[in-house]
Amino acid sequence: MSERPAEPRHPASVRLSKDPPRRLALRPYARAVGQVLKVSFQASPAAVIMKVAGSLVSALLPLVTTYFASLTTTALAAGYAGDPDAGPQAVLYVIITAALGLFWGAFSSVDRYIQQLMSFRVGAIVGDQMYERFLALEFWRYDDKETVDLYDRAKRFSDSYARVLDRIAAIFTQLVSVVLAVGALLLVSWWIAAIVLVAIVPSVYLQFKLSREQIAHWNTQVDSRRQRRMIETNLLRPQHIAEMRLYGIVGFLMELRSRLRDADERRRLDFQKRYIPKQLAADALQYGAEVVSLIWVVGQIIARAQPVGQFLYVQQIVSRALSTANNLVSSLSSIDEDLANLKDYELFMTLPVHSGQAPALAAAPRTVELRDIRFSYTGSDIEVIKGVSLTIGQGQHIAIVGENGAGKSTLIRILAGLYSPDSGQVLLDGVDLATLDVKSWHRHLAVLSQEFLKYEFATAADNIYYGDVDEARDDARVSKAAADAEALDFINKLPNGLDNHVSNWMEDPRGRKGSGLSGGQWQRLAMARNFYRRAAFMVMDEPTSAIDALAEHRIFTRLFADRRSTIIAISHRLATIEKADIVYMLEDGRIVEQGTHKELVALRGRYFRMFESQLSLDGSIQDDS
Ligand SMILES: Nc1ncnc2c1ncn2[C@@H]1O[C@H](COP(=O)(O)OP(=O)(O)OP(=O)(O)O)[C@@H](O)[C@H]1O
Repeated sequence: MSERPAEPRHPASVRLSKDPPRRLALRPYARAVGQVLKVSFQASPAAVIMKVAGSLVSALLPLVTTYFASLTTTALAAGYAGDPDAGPQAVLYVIITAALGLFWGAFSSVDRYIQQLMSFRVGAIVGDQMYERFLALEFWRYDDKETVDLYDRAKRFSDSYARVLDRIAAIFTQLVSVVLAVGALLLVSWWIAAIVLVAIVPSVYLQFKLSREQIAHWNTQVDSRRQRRMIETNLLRPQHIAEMRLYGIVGFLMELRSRLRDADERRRLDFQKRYIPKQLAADALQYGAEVVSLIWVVGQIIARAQPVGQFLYVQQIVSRALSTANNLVSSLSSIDEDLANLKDYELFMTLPVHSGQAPALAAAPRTVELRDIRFSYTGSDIEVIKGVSLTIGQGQHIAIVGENGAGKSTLIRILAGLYSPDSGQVLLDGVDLATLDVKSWHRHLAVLSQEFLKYEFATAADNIYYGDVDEARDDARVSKAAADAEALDFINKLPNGLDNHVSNWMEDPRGRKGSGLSGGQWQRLAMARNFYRRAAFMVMDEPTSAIDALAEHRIFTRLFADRRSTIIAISHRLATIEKADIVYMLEDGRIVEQGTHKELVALRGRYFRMFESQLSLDGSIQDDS
């Protein structure tokens, strides 16, 4: 399995249009509904069948109940007028109506349970698929704004997948209800059915337009909403409060957040306001249709052309037809958006991941060569790496130095196969990494990056063990790695030692609270994890930036004395750099100097100038310990 894209970084087949069409035509709409039903059926066939049956029952039952209620009214009127048979008939209809109610109550309980079951199963399946796809994407996509926007929309769909099914069921129920109601009115009078239909149309049209605008609005506000979310995340993280207070920026951020929120809301409310008069006109038309129908049926009853119960029947069915049609439109509108997101979900799920075809590395390579590497980040014209070549032999210890932004971390990511170079090659024993399964390369790599992970949910021991989870945890190895990273001392001082949780938000099953760690302690723990991995190639990107100089000195003296591992260290500290066999000085994406520390100092070039302040007059490192 390879993470590397075999094709260009923006393959046309998956290129994401900047402004994808958000409207679904009828055929894709039907296909989308079919897709939701298919996934749901796979998750639980019985539940889908029950859902369809439930929808039919939900549509039919109110009409049947209304029918019996109108019969009851007619029978009551007849009984009131002196018909002796009418009384028992009315009682029978009341009993039937009550039985229908009982059946409906029982059915609703079962339906609710099925809904929950379905939500759980479908939600779990779709959510898991989404995670797997997101985590397996080609690495450059995590820098790509279009991919991240697409992910946001797809995620909204996957989060609501179960709800979409409910909505489809509701739409089905409402559709059947409207058809049945209009059919029931046809039995009374064709023109009553006709005016009800005519009254429904404008309202349906308006609701659709409104929902289209809502979707369009949502999509134009993605950036401002993301900005707001980021601000809110900053504001609500307890770890960030101290810095925010000290900088006095809380009020400023709150204000920025309010401005973004208010602008967003104002635009939404504005177009909703524009719809109010039109909506009122559509509502008036509906009420007009209802009144005309009722006046007509009153006339018919007075003229004795229709039974008394017909009033209840017409009144109930007309108002039901109108309200269900309105509900149907709002359900269609909301699902319209969900199904538009389904398109994004499907597009997201087709983004390429590992090829799975490439051959694996048989063993750790003896040499790694970067040959004339050029690279620019996705969406940027600036070349960050400009023709870098270097070779690293087994057991060699190299250092990469350079100013901030010189391209050091980028180079490491290319070496690790996370990014593909635009041109040039990463050769492992002469074989191009692009043709290999990159996962098999990762097995021989231990990369400690600047943005290392803090597994705050886990214990100290597990934080170290997560360096190599292919085998069961080896506690002796954990302790050794912790000792090599100079982490064992502080871990032993924690109340529960290696089994202590390393966040004060966590508690173990016996109720013992975890302990928060300092920045340097976290970094030592991350380094221990890196050591635990026991990889042939160790890459350390500023591994000791938060570690005190003495500890750093001891760690690196030990590390560099061991020739079993190849070490690539990025550092700004001379104490680390001077131990390397060879130092590469990177400037603006190019290697500008290379050699041992001594050679580079003697050169009195860029390297010397960069570290001048850390060097004593004779070129040795000033003792800052
Ligand atoms: N994800 C990214 N997308 C676009 N540009 C990036 C990205 N990451 C880094 N860059 C740019 O690439 C250049 C090199 O960055 P890189 O992180 O490799 O530098 P560095 O030498 O490791 O710096 P530092 O010493 O600060 O860690 C910088 O100009 C940076 O702005």
